[in-house]
Amino acid sequence: MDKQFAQVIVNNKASQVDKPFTYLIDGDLVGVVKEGMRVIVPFGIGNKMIKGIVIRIEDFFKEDYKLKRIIDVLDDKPLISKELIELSLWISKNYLSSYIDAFQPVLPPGDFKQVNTFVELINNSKIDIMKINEDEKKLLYVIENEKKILLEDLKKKCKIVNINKVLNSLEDMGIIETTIDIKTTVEKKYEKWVRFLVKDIPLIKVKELIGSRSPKQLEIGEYLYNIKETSLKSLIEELNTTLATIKALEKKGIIHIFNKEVNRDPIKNNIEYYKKHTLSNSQRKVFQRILDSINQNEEGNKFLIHGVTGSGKTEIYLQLVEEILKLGRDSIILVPEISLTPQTIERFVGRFGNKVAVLHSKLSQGERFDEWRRIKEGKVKIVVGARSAVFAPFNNLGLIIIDEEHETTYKSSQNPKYDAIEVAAKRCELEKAYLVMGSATPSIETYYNSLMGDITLLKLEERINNTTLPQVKVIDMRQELDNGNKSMFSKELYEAIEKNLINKKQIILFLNRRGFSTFVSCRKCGYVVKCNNCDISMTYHRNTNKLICHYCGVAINPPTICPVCKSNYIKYFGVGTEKVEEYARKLFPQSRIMRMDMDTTTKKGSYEKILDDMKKKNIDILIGTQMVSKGLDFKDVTLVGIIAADTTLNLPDFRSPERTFQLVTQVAGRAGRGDFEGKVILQTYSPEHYSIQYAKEHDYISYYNAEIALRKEFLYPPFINLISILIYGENNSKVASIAKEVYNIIINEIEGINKEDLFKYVIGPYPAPLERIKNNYRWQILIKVEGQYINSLRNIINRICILNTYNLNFDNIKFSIDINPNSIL
Ligand SMILES: Nc1ncnc2c1ncn2[C@@H]1O[C@H](COP(=O)(O)OP(=O)(O)OP(=O)(O)O)[C@@H](O)[C@H]1O
Ligand SMILES: [Zn+2]
Ligand SMILES: [Zn+2]
Repeated sequence: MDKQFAQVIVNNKASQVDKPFTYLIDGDLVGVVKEGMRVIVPFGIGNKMIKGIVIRIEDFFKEDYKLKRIIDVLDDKPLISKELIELSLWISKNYLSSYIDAFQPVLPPGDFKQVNTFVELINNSKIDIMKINEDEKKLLYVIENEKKILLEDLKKKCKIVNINKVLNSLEDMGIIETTIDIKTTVEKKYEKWVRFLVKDIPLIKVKELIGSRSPKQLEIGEYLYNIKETSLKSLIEELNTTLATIKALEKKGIIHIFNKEVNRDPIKNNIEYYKKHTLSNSQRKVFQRILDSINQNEEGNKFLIHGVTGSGKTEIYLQLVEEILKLGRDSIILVPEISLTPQTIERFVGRFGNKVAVLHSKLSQGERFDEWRRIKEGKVKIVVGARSAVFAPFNNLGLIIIDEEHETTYKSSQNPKYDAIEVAAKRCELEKAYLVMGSATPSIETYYNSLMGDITLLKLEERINNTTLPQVKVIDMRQELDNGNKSMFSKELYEAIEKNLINKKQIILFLNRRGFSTFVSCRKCGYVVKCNNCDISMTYHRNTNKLICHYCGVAINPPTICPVCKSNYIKYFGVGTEKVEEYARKLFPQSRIMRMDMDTTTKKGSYEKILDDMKKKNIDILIGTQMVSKGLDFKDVTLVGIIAADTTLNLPDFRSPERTFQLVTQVAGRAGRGDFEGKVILQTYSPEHYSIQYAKEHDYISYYNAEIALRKEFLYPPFINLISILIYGENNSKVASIAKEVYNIIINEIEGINKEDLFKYVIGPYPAPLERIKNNYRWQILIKVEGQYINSLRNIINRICILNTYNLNFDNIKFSIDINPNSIL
């Protein structure tokens, strides 16, 4: 073949260029340019040279005489696998995101323009002068001088016609190696290593060189003779020797101390082995069912483990990963970001050691890249990470596990606005891998799908060792007020805390709101202090003495005089975790109290420190937000207090009962995980609400039945797909009029809905519940669409909002399109 055609996504953010462009591949590049490689192409009227990524290669193209040609290729091997290209294309179609956004998660961390390919000489002893040709000699000459050289520079220096073929053959001979690296501001990390220097002589000769009077040196010499090189630190530790002895040996010219670049390994290497548990009977049943499916090659199968809190789901995950490893395949374990605790990491790293990479948001770009490269190069077989770890660049994926499947953080609220659960299912389908999800409180959608038969439902109904689920006592706070108790702790909670403190047991107090007071208002005229950018009341934080907007982060000094009526009756209302902490300290001055929320865990390591103190029983009462609600496994926690279950219940969002049920069940699940029975005290102003009543009884099924009936009646997922179109900008009337125009086009074009039902399916446009955020006015249109019409609706929205086929005036107007969003606020 003398030419081919490549579809290239160019790295240019303007929306008019958001499509793949076709380029001609000819000359030497035929057969060399492959899907997933970066190329240099001329672009635009001025034919500026820019980088792009090849997503497809075809042998035919109708009008090839018009095409521009690919100038050069930057990689030696594809950066992105075919499956991940497919996955990204699916994301761009499914979530209506631009191509560039859709490819972002599968590209190497950092800007893909910064990634460089290097060619390095690794073993010149393999050069056989008789076997290599002129071009290879020419190339080796350059590399020998440079040791490690940028592929682009190498090309300029050698000017060999078919340089890629030459590189391939030298790499096959084991003489050179190509690697990728990023330009980064992060310092490279070096470690002192020791290498055996003398080549091709028998051990006896080495011993002669060292001399029999230095037995320690002999020992080191023999050791290094066998393993060739090791780090200085481990050599000193292994052989119980000193730097002086090693230096002495270096003087004799037998070994050599050098600086070796090491991966910035974010996992601490002092993690203890995490012992394998023998599965309990119910664990075994679940495990065996999935294993059977794997053994019978029922590829692409999906499972949901519905297991009560503390039922030992993690041990099942670990043993499944082990089975997949035996098959030589890779595993991804997704956990919510806040569950990426040392406890979770210790279990996976403690069992599988350096085969595991951990991906979390606190990694620096350099660390992230190192992990990406270790995965890509096959040095890692297991990835544990938050949402975006679903894109880990494995080449032989066998299993994806999604723990706490119901967590909202699996849905991205930034572009591309993907749902990691759907992406995982799609990826498993593409790579013939298995999907295992687990939760004590499965999301309504996933549970529904499992009842419909799309997902195999497996149950774990008991806790490990048959410890019982904690008893939940619901306290009606209105009653409490009637009885004259105005404090934030009910009598029952106060007494229970006291009793647990006497018994030297640990206590967790949960409130889903941080800060001290949740709003500040004037008692005389009713004025409430709101954020100037967001129209949302500001939260008082006592430790900084500031009012902070939780949406945009603006902080101001609290007023002492009402800006409206000039009175000084300024009062602080509402309770946040900071206030709970202060109050608890007042009531229980002898006890050791710690608060864990976003405000107390910003410093690196502070989070780990709190959990460690909790483990060592240096904390009696742990107060916190969502952070204390999941994943934690402390055996001595016997009391959990939920200060106000109403904080999630009263949000104007159809998912708020579901969130409440999940949160209450998860927090309650932290109690009584050891040998002692646990108790939960749940305070609320709506004790009769079904989500609270069923959470009290640990009755997921009844809760599900109640919820699914409501979803069906009021047309919510899983019965329809909910599409939110948010239109925003600084000029409110302009935003409103564009919203109206968009709405009109949609109701004209939408299919499958009777005219008289339209109002039920296309809702709006109306100002969003959070009307103004960061100085932008927000209008919303909500569309409910049944499965079979979703593609046609995607096309309509794409034409209106992205391609602007209807020529609307979008100056200073932005859109956010979210398919099945987490929240409609
Ligand atoms: N077969 C077993 N034998 C003994 N102990 C076990 C076994 N399996 C798990 N465990 C232990 O039981 C405890 C609970 O397990 P795990 O944390 O995995 O539960 P979980 O189902 O993930 O709970 P949650 O949903 O509340 O996070 C852990 O301390 C774990 O080490
Ligand atoms: Zn006032
Ligand atoms: Zn704000």
